[in-house]
Amino acid sequence: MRSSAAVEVAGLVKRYGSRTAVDGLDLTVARGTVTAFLGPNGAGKTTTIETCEGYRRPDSGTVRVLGLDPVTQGAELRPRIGVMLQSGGIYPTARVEETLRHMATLHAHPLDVTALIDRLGLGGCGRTPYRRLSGGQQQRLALALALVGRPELVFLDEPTAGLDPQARHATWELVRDLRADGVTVLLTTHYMDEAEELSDDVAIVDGGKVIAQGTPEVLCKGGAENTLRFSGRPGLDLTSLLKALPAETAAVELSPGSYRLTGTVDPQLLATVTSWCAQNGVLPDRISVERRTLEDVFLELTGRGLRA
Ligand SMILES: Nc1ncnc2c1ncn2[C@@H]1O[C@H](COP(=O)(O)OP(=O)(O)OP(=O)(O)O)[C@@H](O)[C@H]1O
Repeated sequence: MRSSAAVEVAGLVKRYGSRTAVDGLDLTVARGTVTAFLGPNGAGKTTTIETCEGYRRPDSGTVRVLGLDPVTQGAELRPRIGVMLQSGGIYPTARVEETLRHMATLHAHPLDVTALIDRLGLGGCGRTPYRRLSGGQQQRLALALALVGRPELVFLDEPTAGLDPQARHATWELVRDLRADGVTVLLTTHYMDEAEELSDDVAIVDGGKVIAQGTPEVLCKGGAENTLRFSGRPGLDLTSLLKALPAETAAVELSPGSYRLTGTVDPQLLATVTSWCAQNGVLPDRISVERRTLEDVFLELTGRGLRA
């Protein structure tokens, strides 16, 4: 039976000597979706991805990629996946176009190499050796190598790290096109806006475990309070305002004339606040509604301390 998931990881454990890098991790990636794998430095993302790619053998747990075991069925799996590593894997003296053409020969139905080079903005450096490329160009070549074989599933490890804004947006476009073509994408990133922008699903990993998974919308909403801020004259009677609002709403004057309400901020609450202001002769010079971002959620779940 064809598994509906592109990646299924259950109870994965991976140790390096006495250090447990992945500690009972569960992850499911649905076919045809873009999933962002987020976590602080050292959380175990790369180790998990490399295990899915067949580069590392699990100490325990199961990993299935496109229904296959990456260790024992690697030969069958490899032509069907694309892999973009964080670094390495490319000969320093090999030229851009020859590297890509060589990779293309390893696949049955590769993409058109010239078109791919143009698409990734590498047209001007087809004959440049890898080691002479800028960091951003090296990243784009690594991405091209992951895609040239028309994979069903691609693993992108920090695909836009160090890219300039133009190259970053071009990469985002490419990821969207992959999804439109039904390709499954599992990417790691430290850019929360990238995860929010691109992904159908987000998995947050910390200490070698997935500690939250869901769509960006659901993760940002989950039990969350929203915030409404407004500025008006100092010393407003917040007790009177709160009487007009749902019971769970909280209000505080952060500094003279600067107010913050937290609770379920919906259109009704906004209307009630503005109508209370009208009744009390208050003209707010600023009123804004803030929702939690993925970065807020990420920091709430993983803390603000630096990782070793
Ligand atoms: N080859 C290795 N030998 C020993 N320890 C390793 C090795 N690779 C990773 N580790 C350790 O395993 C843990 C998980 O590392 P991993 O690279 O999987 O994390 P990551 O989430 O990808 O981090 P980053 O965001 O910094 O890339 C870290 O503590 C790291 O130091």
